[in-house]
Amino acid sequence: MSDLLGVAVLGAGHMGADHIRRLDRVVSGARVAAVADPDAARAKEAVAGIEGVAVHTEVEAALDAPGVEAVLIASPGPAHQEALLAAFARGLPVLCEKPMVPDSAGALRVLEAEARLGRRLTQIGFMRRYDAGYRRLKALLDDGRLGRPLMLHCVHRNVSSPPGFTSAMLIDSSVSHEIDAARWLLGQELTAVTVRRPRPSAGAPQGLLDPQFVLFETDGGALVDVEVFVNCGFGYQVRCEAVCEAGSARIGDDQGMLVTTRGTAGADVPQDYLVRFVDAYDREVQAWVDATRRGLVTGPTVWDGYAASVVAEAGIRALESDTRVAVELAPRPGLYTADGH
Ligand SMILES: NC(=O)c1ccc[n+]([C@@H]2O[C@H](COP(=O)([O-])OP(=O)(O)OC[C@H]3O[C@@H](n4cnc5c(N)ncnc54)[C@H](O)[C@@H]3O)[C@@H](O)[C@H]2O)c1
Ligand SMILES: O[C@H]1[C@H](O)[C@@H](O)[C@H](O)[C@@H](O)[C@H]1O
Repeated sequence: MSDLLGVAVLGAGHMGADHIRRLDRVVSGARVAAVADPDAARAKEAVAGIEGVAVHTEVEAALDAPGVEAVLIASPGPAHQEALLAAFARGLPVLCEKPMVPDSAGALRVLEAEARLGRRLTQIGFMRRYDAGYRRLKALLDDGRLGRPLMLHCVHRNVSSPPGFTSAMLIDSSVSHEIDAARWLLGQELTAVTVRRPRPSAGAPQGLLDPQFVLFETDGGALVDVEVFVNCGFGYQVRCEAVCEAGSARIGDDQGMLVTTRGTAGADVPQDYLVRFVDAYDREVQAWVDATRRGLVTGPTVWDGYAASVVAEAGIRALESDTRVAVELAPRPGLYTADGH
């Protein structure tokens, strides 16, 4: 391996361009070696000022570009399956943005493909596991001081949804974060989903069922509720409160600096995830680079990505049928039993 890990970034949109900046200027030990995006102008803009980057419109050409030793997938969810399988075929380590693969059949194909390789190559981009608040909550729940967790109350609000965002994507794109966070925080699998919703907000695009209230049951007897509201208009807010037998703990209320002037007191509210989770993304990508350079794979696994896809798909069926839908996971391959949670 060369001094700096050569990374091919697939997709140079909002997230891809931010990861390109991060690889170039924030994390140590890596460099952007190639970029693939069917929108060549967007890719060129994302790498402007960075030397030695091969820009391609085809994924395979970027993966085969000189100096590419690892892949960061930041294309839209439906393109991830093909990209993951192409990376596996080349034995390249991967950081794949969430959702790993939105549909469960495709997610199972990826799970089976990596299990067939017999070694893990992939970290899934569930960056909340790298957020300071979530890590403190996880440590507190794990040390047992608060007793058995009974409920998680979660809030996930975006200022506005991007064009083309569907009612199903509130679950498989947005709530996928809470699905992973709940599995990780509790160390439990989610077993059933119910979705209720109020009359859609007047601020939501025509036809979008926004907000939604999603309720998960777990195999440890806990309940997890998520208010997801992706066109709230007023701020990017992500909160999680754990209610346990001997206490509760809540994260996501940090206000930063409180400014009082002329009879009012207030603080800035982040307007998007790139601001709210900047430290988490930085730590996530640094952890991936560090592990990859040592020949290791750490963090959320393909099993976690697969489980999130199955749970989200059950949630979409629950939304569409207005019924409680059970989650059916395939058997967990041995490759993922050691440190899946
Ligand atoms: N972790 C997070 O908090 C977070 C935040 C935002 C987005 N995401 C995820 O990142 C991914 C990208 O989202 P985004 O908001 O950047 O989308 P985007 O639409 O802004 O950008 C996607 C880019 O991928 C390109 N593209 C399309 N098909 C491609 C293909 N087959 N190969 C390579 N590039 C292709 C598009 O031209 C576009 O430039 C999604 O999986 C999304 O869920 C994660
Ligand atoms: O793709 C984005 C991203 O995952 C954000 O973290 C989330 O807040 C949005 O709701 C989702 O659409």
